[in-house]
Amino acid sequence: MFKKLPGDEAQHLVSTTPDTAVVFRPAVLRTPAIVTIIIFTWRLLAGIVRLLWRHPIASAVVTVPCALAWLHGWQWGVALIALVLVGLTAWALVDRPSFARLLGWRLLAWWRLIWVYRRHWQPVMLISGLGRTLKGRDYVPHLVKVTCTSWADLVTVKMLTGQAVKDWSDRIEHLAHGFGATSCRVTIARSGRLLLAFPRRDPLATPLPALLIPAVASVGPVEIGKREDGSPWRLKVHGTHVLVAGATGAGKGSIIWSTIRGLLPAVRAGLVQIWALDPKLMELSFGRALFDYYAADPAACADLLEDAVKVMQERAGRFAGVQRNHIPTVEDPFVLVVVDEVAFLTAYQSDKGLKVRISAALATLTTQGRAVGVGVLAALQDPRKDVLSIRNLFPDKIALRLDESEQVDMVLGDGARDRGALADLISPQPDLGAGIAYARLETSPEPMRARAGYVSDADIRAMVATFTADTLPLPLTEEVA
Ligand SMILES: Nc1ncnc2c1ncn2[C@@H]1O[C@H](COP(=O)(O)OP(=O)(O)OP(=O)(O)O)[C@@H](O)[C@H]1O
Repeated sequence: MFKKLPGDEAQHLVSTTPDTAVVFRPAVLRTPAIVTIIIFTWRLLAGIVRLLWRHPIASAVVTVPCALAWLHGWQWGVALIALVLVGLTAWALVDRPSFARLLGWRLLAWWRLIWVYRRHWQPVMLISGLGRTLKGRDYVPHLVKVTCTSWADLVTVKMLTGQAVKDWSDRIEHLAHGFGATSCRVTIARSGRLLLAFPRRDPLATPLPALLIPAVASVGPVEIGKREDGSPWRLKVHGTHVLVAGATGAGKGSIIWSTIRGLLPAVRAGLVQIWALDPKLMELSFGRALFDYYAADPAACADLLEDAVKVMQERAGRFAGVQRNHIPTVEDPFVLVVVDEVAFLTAYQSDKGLKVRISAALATLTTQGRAVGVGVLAALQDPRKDVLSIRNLFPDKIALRLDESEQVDMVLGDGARDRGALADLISPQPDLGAGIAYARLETSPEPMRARAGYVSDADIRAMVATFTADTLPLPLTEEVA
């Protein structure tokens, strides 16, 4: 401040070329020392007040032991710290969930904010291209806050003015590796703000056994597995159509069988009928006795689908002008048409006549069936458009492990992979990756990661034995598992 600024040297510059740019000397204002002292004191006080206001607990943690040590001797300060540490350890040992909820995750979030995100923020933003250096000044997006859950860090970010969500979703790999995570998912928090999820560990890394058959007959949503955040994965089947795509061995069977398993009490109560199409003659034949209608060869599959269309049209005629939504009853149960490997019936079908009949029936069911209680749950391996031209007619889509990154958007819709649905990176090892899926539901554009429970052959056998032993419908509240 009291030093002569380098700008003063401008007066000594001598130029011999006539077109030299004009050199301006910045004006130097000599500030009285008292003004500088007042400004610095004001900034210090404002900083202390802001610190106390924003971080009262952290401030107390430092100031209280220091004050105690100052007033009564250092032994008192150390004793207080030891007492608090012992108390916190006891709390964590006795009631871990409440400790984690109220303190543990906050402490971890604070540590991760300082050690991981703030420390690497500027380089990661600039190198990934999300920040800019203009005229020697760095403009980087604002790191608003970090919160921790049991499996991920959730980082709230204020985008730079003029940035788009796509700028961020195009750089999820830079962000993930820059902050030491395996992946990053981008969601919109509100206008101009994003929520970035960086998983710290994979809560879906261990296979999930088949879930208990529900005690109560319900048409759904059916609990079929676990979501990444630990909450149950409930799949809606009534009032929608679901497409499940996955490479061979990705675990399509676990989604189909978990859904059937969850619906069994409702099947026994007469509220649901399952019509199964099994062109591969492998997956569904095992539990044939559970289905109201079963077809395997293509001609029988075409008949089944056309019968489902007839049910749909008959109901549409009856419901017209009376009710707009279907309520499952014993007279008008929800009909779930389950198709394993739908491409066998469409793209790979050599009989042109059958192919046309099947495609027409599937298109009719998926466009008009849901309002009258006919739903389709279809699985397929190859999601290319020419393999299943009607894939956009399924409101809800699930992508298990896929072979190529382009297939992710084919199944889940445009931009799903950029938002973090990395279905092509799911492990091909069955114990690590089978049954793991990204689901994109009609109600939410954000892909959700989850793992379906694995329904083994023994489980299917037990389901068949239990549900075929007694043909009487179960009362709605009877315990069956
Ligand atoms: N949810 C799951 N959790 C753990 N392992 C699973 C799960 N689902 C399937 N697996 C394992 O992966 C193997 C293949 O599963 P599945 O047959 O269901 O795959 P798929 O996608 O139907 O394959 P395909 O198209 O060849 O029939 C199973 O034998 C099992 O070992």
